[in-house]
Amino acid sequence: MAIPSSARVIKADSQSDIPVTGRSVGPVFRPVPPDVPDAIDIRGVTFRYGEQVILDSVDFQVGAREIVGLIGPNGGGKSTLLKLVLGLLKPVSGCVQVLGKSPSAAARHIGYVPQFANFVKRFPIRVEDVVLMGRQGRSRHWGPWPRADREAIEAVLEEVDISHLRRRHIDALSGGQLQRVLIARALAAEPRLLLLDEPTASVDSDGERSLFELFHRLANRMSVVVISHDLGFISDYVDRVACLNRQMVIHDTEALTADSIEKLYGDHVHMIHHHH
Ligand SMILES: Nc1ncnc2c1ncn2[C@@H]1O[C@H](COP(=O)(O)OP(=O)(O)OP(=O)(O)O)[C@@H](O)[C@H]1O
Repeated sequence: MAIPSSARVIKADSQSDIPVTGRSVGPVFRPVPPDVPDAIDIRGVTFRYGEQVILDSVDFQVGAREIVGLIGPNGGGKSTLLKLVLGLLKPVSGCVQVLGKSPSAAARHIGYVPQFANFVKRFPIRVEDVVLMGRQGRSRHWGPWPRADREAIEAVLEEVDISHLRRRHIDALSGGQLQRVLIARALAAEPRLLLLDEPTASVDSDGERSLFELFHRLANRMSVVVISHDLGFISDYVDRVACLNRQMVIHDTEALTADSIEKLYGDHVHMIHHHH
């Protein structure tokens, strides 16, 4: 079923009677001009690897300056969905639009933080040089980075709270610190859409809370999609939770509380096993 792009909150029928008991973080003020297109508009998308159907008629919209949590079991298709948004994969059928354009046309406005495990940490490079790599698509130059780019990353290093690590080699960082460096690299590109693939996988719970607070703040100026296995945190900081297990079900997070999450998904909020 196609979902109109104006529908920001779509409740799964089985979840629509979950009681609303409030969120720990209030809604942020995010005025969006009426003519701004959805950051992501996916309609009727089916994707296969060979014969294996990974996404089956998926509809998914993310509005301008909306923050959406993407959850689901291992192998449910979350990373695949992000790769379709990035234009790295093409659907077998259906349509993917990003910021009102094709994914490839919108690519320079997308910030992507890949799964931490895929990052080669032993590369001999300093934090600030990794973050400067995020400027690559915005700036053409030979030799040393222009002053404008160096200045642009100052604010980002500060925002992500890693200014003090700028000269450190990345192989001397903790997992949580490196995660922040990768987020800073994505932000250095000044994206309008930020995609984060399990950005809190390698951080402790204090670090996780502070990262989700950052994502929540970032949604004041960009759209954010964050993959996580931790429903407990997600529900405090996002507008909606999208659950992907080959098909998509969307929850209104105002209706999700720790209790309702437990009722829906069991005690193991880190391990989500459910079938639509
Ligand atoms: N390049 C590939 N070729 C073939 N199959 C693939 C490829 N990449 C992923 N898959 C399969 O597609 C399915 C979905 O993978 P995907 O990485 O999108 O899941 P996910 O929801 O992100 O999982 P996780 O939570 O474990 O990261 C899995 O069964 C995976 O094995």
